[in-house]
Amino acid sequence: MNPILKMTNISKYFGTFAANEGVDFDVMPGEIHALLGENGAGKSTLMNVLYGLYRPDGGEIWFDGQTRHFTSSRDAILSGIGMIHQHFMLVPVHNVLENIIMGMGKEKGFLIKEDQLEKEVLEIAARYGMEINPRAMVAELSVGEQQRVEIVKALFRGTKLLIMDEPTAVLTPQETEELFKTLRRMSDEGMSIILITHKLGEVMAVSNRVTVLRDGKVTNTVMTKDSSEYELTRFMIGRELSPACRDGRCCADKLVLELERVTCEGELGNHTLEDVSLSVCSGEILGIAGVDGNGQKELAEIIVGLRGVKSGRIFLSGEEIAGKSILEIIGKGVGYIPEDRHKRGLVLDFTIGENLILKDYSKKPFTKGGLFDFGQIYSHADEMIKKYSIKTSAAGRDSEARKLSGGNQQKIVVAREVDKGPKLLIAVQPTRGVDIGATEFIHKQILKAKENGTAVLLISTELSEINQLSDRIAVIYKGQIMGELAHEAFDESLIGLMMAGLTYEQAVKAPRGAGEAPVEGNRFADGHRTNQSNTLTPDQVSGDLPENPKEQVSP
Ligand SMILES: Nc1ncnc2c1ncn2[C@@H]1O[C@H](COP(=O)(O)OP(=O)(O)OP(=O)(O)O)[C@@H](O)[C@H]1O
Repeated sequence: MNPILKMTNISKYFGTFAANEGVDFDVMPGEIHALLGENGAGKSTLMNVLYGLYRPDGGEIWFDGQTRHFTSSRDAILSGIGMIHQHFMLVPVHNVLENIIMGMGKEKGFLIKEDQLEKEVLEIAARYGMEINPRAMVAELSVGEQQRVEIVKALFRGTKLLIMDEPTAVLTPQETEELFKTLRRMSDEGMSIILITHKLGEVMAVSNRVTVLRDGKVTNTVMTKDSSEYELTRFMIGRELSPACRDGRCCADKLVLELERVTCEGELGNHTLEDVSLSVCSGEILGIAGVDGNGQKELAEIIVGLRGVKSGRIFLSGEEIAGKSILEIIGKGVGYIPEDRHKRGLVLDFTIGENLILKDYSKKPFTKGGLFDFGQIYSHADEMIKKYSIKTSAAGRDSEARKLSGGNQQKIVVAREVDKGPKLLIAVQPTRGVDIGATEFIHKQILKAKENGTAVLLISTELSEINQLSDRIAVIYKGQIMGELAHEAFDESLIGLMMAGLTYEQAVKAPRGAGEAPVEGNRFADGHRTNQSNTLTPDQVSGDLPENPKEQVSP
């Protein structure tokens, strides 16, 4: 069978920007072909070229047996191409029939009676299983009904290829299901449909083939039945999607931190982190639980650039940062509360005021014309001392950091790292050695940062702290992430098993104490379940764990 549409080597530039470049795209008769891509991938541009709204800068369009050079959408419509935009093109003060026949008088003949046209319209609607009332005013119709009018209008015009731009964006799930039924019937009748969408579920549910665009170019065209949402995502964004996104807990545009299979070496050349993948979204706290010394320090250090990565990639808001210097990374909006506040967080001989500007001392307003502006430094210190309830010694803002209590030292670090509203906050043992009041205060600051949109990576050996603050919890053991669970599924003994080296799948099946049943695999509150059925013997749970914990029990 020959395609009904063949677009070859299409390019479209806006100035020097290539919205489409060398795009090949074809559609078969009776095919529902999904055009998939992230925002700005070039889907609408390609369809606007096809529909005669844009002239291509290069390439050829072949439709229904002929090479075409559409100069307007009217040209495209008369050749049998229809397009339904996200915003319908109906006139609300006219009725359905008037809207459908509008502009087609000449083609249909002026003298045809309205009754006859109404009959024709009703026949078309019935043929594709759509209910419409030709005499209803468009203004009174629901969005789903208006979309049906648009479809019938396209069919009435003799459309052979219908382009639908994000048709479900405005529909309820029930209306979406109805629409899909109609599209399937249209396809059964031999009509071709191009479905522009971002929604993978829809692609899988209704299309025969998918073409994926990325940055104006086609990355792949595949048969839907031979592909998967996972594979299409990779084609669409050029890499694997993080687990948080796969589980629908955040969308790609909220992703702040992503680690992709990161391995790093410790001082002795051993792998202190191995194959670590994780992600944190804006407004979310990912807690990393684990017994001290299992790679937590290294995890924080590779993100802020204090330690190199042996393999894998690290992204901050989509930009790769592995290999960049600490100054560059911090400058991109990363706050860092280090594990050892004396070594990395403070200069103990400096005053509170000086410690509060350690990262910004050379910038305005603290430095002007190469000289410190002490007025600004002092007023900033006074403000922070008040805002973060820092108890100074008698010297006030001029107190040396070493003369303050541990809790107040930590408040200086927290104030400096949180106050500017970082994009990402890495908090390592933020309340270690801190009294109960200061702990509560620091927790509040971390939660406030999250509420303001900061992505927080909280690394702590205190399970209660992890439980109290985190939206998701990942467990680290010997430099590997053993699994991840939602806060709603927090279970201390399950996490305890993972901290001892069991993967999540192993831990949920492990017998845990007399009379305690294994946990069913409810990893995420939204019902995401593990289907692994491996069970550990008591020996395996309490006995020595092998070197590579992930290979402990084969599924
Ligand atoms: N008229 C225009 N002038 C300048 N740039 C444009 C124009 N139309 C589109 N672009 C640019 O071309 C790129 C592709 O846009 P296009 O609308 O085709 O993407 P899309 O895949 O349809 O995105 P979305 O899913 O957000 O609708 C974008 O970067 C967009 O800003």
